[in-house]
Amino acid sequence: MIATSLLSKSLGQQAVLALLTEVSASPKPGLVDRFNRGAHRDMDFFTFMSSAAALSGYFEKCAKAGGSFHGVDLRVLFANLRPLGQEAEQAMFAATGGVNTHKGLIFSLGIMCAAAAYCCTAQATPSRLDEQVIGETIAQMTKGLCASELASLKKSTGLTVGERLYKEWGMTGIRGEVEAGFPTVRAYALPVYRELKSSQRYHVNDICVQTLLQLMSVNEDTNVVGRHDREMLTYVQQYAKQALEAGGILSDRGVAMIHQMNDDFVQRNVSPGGSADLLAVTIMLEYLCLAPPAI
Ligand SMILES: CC(C)(COP(=O)(O)OP(=O)(O)OC[C@H]1O[C@@H](n2cnc3c(N)ncnc32)[C@H](O[C@H]2O[C@H](COP(=O)(O)OP(=O)(O)OP(=O)(O)O)[C@@H](O)[C@H]2O)[C@@H]1O)[C@@H](O)C(=O)NCCC(=O)NCCS
Ligand SMILES: Nc1ncnc2[nH]cnc12
Repeated sequence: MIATSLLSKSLGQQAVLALLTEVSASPKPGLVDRFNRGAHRDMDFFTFMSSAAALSGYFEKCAKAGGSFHGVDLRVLFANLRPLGQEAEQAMFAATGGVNTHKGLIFSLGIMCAAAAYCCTAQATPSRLDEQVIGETIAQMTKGLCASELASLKKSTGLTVGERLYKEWGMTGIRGEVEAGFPTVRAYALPVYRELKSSQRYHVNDICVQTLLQLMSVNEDTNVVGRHDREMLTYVQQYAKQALEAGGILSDRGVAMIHQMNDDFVQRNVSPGGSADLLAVTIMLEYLCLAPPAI
């Protein structure tokens, strides 16, 4: 069994690589990429570089927390991560001059690093690390999160986007996704990512963009609804489906459509930031399943 400090370092590095790979994948409609800043006025590719660098120590800390957890109730492990997450949010804002680049991923990938480290070192070590084991661990860590943070919400002012959208539409956003063990990633994104990768025909950039389109076609992205409404979410999902039907990044027509979609999203101020986050989660999960640090 691998030493906890080596394991944490390796998981932390992979989490940062997942962040960097996600933002580098291009073209991404409405999102920051190597070509442009999408529907964002306050950040660009280099803002994401600064943010990723500032977060490297945080992911390692989350992995350490997971690897050294010996309790029975995994919700305690999640509770231990929250102050680390708040500290990381401050580090992100300091590095980006107050811009929210990675708030969603501080949450999602922080939890995943802790869960993976826990699975690698827990007494009941599974014989192999797969998306089901990691998903179930995450679900146990965050059990009751939607009830405790959304359903029982009393305040009606000073709400975060996620809280407001739960009140208005019953959307559970990223909290619902983690509490169910990342079903959108496991059921929709991973199969596409894996199929394209195993064919050995496509560059990692194209695999990521195609996986993003798949995510955009199904994800209940509170980032889209937060700026607009549920009709806009349906619009984004349909547009992504059409781009996939045209072949996505794997065909000339699909590529032209992705560029059109970007122009359209910039004009309409649409950013599928939640799907971008889930792409990074997919990249991380695939790494964990393919090349687990040690088990
Ligand atoms: C629990 C928190 C995540 C609280 O979050 P909040 O109540 O704010 O909830 P949401 O808004 O629902 O989600 C937060 C971010 O999660 C991403 N996200 C949204 N929907 C999904 C989804 N369906 N699947 C996956 N991920 C999702 C999304 O992150 C992306 O958007 C961010 C940019 O957002 P923002 O700047 O607000 O939006 P803009 O429109 O760009 O703003 P303007 O330019 O218009 O001003 C970016 O980060 C993307 O990554 C959501 O933003 C959590 O924050 C929390 O509790 N924090 C405390 C510390 C903590 O516990 N950390 C975790 C430790 S494990
Ligand atoms: N590439 C990206 N552009 C905009 N928001 C994001 N949130 C996470 N990744 C993003």
